[in-house]
Amino acid sequence: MPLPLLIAIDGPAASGKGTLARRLADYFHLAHLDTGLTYRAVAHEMLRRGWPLDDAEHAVDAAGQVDLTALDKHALSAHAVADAASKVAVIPEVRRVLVDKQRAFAAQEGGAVIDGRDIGTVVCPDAEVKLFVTASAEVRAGRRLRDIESRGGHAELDEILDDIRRRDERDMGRADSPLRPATDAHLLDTSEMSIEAAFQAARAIVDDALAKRKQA
Ligand SMILES: Nc1ncnc2c1ncn2[C@@H]1O[C@H](COP(=O)(O)OP(=O)(O)OP(=O)(O)O)[C@@H](O)[C@H]1O
Ligand SMILES: Nc1ccn([C@@H]2O[C@H](COP(=O)(O)O)[C@@H](O)[C@H]2O)c(=O)n1
Repeated sequence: MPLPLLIAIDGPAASGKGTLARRLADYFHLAHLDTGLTYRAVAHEMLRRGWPLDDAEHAVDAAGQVDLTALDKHALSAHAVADAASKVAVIPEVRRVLVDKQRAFAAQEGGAVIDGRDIGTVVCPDAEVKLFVTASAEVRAGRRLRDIESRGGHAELDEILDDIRRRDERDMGRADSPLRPATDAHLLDTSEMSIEAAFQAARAIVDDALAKRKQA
């Protein structure tokens, strides 16, 4: 029987939060939701239809159509979709529709690991464990480049770095639900950490929370 445990993970693009979320979900037998995919799904639909990314009415309609059980990570992985996602994500009405769906996922029996930009601050402010995963923009750009090259693609490091910085600015600077650590989040800077080291550090934080639960 999975533990009824809610873990919120936030952080900037390519910080490794998704990798960590998947590892934790697997280890603690929890469901996992990558909320970035929900914004990407809205952006993908807007691009497909040729609608301007600041068209709030159509964006809200597209958000209403998002089905959490049918998010196709591969189909939503394009660079242009990620950039467009950060533009539709500034529309408050879009956020409201998606946050409702994300909260319904979080409320499932057995608990969940949810990653994104506003999980610990807005979507699940009562999560038992909150992690804020960071790494320097240079390290993140290097990781993203290796990602692309491992799939046979080609990209320029400078362009990826510019893109990451632009997206960071947009995500941290928007008025509604900006990217920032919750006051009770554990900060995890993975710049100098391997994936395994980051996982072990996060696991120790969750184990600690579970031990405190037993003492209470
Ligand atoms: N600690 C780490 N050390 C080295 N590489 C890592 C580490 N964590 C993640 N990675 C790699 O960095 C890349 C980006 O990681 P991941 O997709 O988990 O980031 P993310 O924060 O979820 O990104 P996004 O916001 O774009 O969804 C992946 O190729 C992943 O394997
Ligand atoms: N909770 C979230 C999750 C994502 N976003 C926006 O979507 C963009 C794409 O997210 P990825 O995690 O897939 O890179 C991201 O840049 C954010 O603008 C969000 O606002 N809130």
